[in-house]
Amino acid sequence: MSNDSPRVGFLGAGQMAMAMAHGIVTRGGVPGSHIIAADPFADARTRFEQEIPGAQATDSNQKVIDQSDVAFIAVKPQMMADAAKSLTKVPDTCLLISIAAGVTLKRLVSLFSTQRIIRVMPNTPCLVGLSACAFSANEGIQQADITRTQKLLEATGIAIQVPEKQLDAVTGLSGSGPAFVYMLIEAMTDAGVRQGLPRSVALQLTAQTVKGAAEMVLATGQHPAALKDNVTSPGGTTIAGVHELEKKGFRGAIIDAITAATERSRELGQD
Ligand SMILES: NC(=O)C1=CN([C@@H]2O[C@H](COP(=O)(O)OP(=O)(O)OC[C@H]3O[C@@H](n4cnc5c(N)ncnc54)[C@H](O)[C@@H]3O)[C@@H](O)[C@H]2O)C=CC1
Ligand SMILES: O=C(O)[C@@H]1CCC=N1
Repeated sequence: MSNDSPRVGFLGAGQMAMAMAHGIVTRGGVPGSHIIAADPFADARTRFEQEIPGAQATDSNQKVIDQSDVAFIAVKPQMMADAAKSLTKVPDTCLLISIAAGVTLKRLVSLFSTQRIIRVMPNTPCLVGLSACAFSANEGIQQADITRTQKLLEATGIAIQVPEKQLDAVTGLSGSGPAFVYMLIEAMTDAGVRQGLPRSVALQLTAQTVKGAAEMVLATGQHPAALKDNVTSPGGTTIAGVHELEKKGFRGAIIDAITAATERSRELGQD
């Protein structure tokens, strides 16, 4: 690991900060000693230091900003104004990256009084190196900052640059999406148990099926409908299940869920 790697800070040492720091250390070539996080809660600080060996945790947001080349803002959207107020000044040497749902670049610039800001929407699979991140850069930001952000995010999974107006939809789709997939996994597992499978067997088969199906989409580039058709034999088992899902409005329910999550992200941006 190189000592030239950036010093990476986190305002908020909660679930997402820990998951991203874990990826950045284990896959991004940043040593634990280059990571610092601030949190008002002692328990959160202790957990962060335990999970990220070599990292430092403090109760001072300003210390994090002063010591970091890049600082992730990883507080809840409702705590954003408090976090900003706790800072005297964001030095020009620090690139800020917000991961908060809904909080716009315009609001971030006004709260933190710096133009050097990037807004990201990650998701929790960053803990296992499989996050789906999208990000938007503030106007006028240097290409070097975009490249550095992309590299740090890619240590946690994939990272796609999008226009900011698309970030609420990203939040509804891939930010919240893992929760919807976990619900599907839970329901499929319950169905297996209902049909007599031991729960551990049903859960392993379900999770591997979801992982395998996702990998088929990514690896083959085939349309999901074509992949579905390949599973669906004439007069067979799959079409019987597909018919039930269509009758119960499966696709409509998923579209409504992601629409509601997107709209909530837009609302959070107006607080
Ligand atoms: N949980 C998820 O799946 C995702 C969350 N996000 C975003 O990530 C952000 C963090 O979410 P989580 O990690 O789930 O929340 P969390 O509640 O686990 O972590 C937030 C941490 O911020 C600390 N905090 C509160 N006020 C603070 C302040 N003034 N200064 C410094 N730290 C402060 C809290 O003590 C807490 O430890 C949110 O803005 C959320 O919208 C983004 C993508 C996915
Ligand atoms: O539920 C939330 O507000 C956060 C943002 C995306 C996923 N979790």
